[in-house]
Amino acid sequence: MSDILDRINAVKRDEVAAAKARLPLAALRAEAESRTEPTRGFETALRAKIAAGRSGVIAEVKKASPSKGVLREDFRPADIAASYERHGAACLSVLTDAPFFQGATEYLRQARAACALPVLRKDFMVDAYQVYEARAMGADCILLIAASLDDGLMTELEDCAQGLGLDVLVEVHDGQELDRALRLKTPMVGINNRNLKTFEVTLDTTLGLLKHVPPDRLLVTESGILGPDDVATMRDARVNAFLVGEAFMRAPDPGAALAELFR
Ligand SMILES: O=P(O)(O)OC[C@@H](O)[C@@H](O)c1c[nH]c2ccccc12
Repeated sequence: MSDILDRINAVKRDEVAAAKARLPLAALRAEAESRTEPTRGFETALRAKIAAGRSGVIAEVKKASPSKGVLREDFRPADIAASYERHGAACLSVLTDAPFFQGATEYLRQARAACALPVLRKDFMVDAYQVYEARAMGADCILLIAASLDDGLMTELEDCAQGLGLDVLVEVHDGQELDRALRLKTPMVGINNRNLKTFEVTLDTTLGLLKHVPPDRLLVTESGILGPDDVATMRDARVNAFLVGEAFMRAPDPGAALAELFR
């Protein structure tokens, strides 16, 4: 139990155990599988922006983070989502993790109901139960963090998600994790510029790994995109998909900040 990811995983396993005691897996699964409306295509939406010559921006709805504390006092997920959509976001990412990011499943529901964009459930997935939760709450995509999952679990969670019609974004931070991520079926690979163990951020993480990502994959650069220079650096390296949170959350109007950053 040394690093932060181990601690987070332990908290998440406790959360899942408590949730299962309230609503057993079989019941949740029935609820998830009874959702008849199709998911909104997450990968498709990202690729459509890129095909139109724009950046594919996954705009994040995040009240706080463990490294920075509260990012935004005036936090209304529906307003934020509507603004993101108006200003050209391809997709949303909504933090549902409460203990570390002050997120909530209700925030995801509110954000998704306020727009037509596909929504990623941003949380720390450690159990298939959470994948069924994601579908039941209306998410269109889940995040799998390679650093906190072994190969067997990562594959199980991916199969579960795809079986429910959810897209999968797999997140890596180094070459070894990337090799493991490339053995999954999902084409969406996120390279997190933030080291989740030290919170250190450098865009060199993406720049160093991108040559190892085959061209048929959809590479998403994640975290630490703060200004126009960062966007230019990524575009010069032919990275066209971005996951951005803090820079938008600190702005008075998050959508206007998106339009400005990706002009
Ligand atoms: O706020 P930033 O630096 O723009 O980063 C957004 C996103 O990449 C970050 O929130 C994130 C990336 N991977 C995660 C995993 C869990 C929680 C959060 C994250």
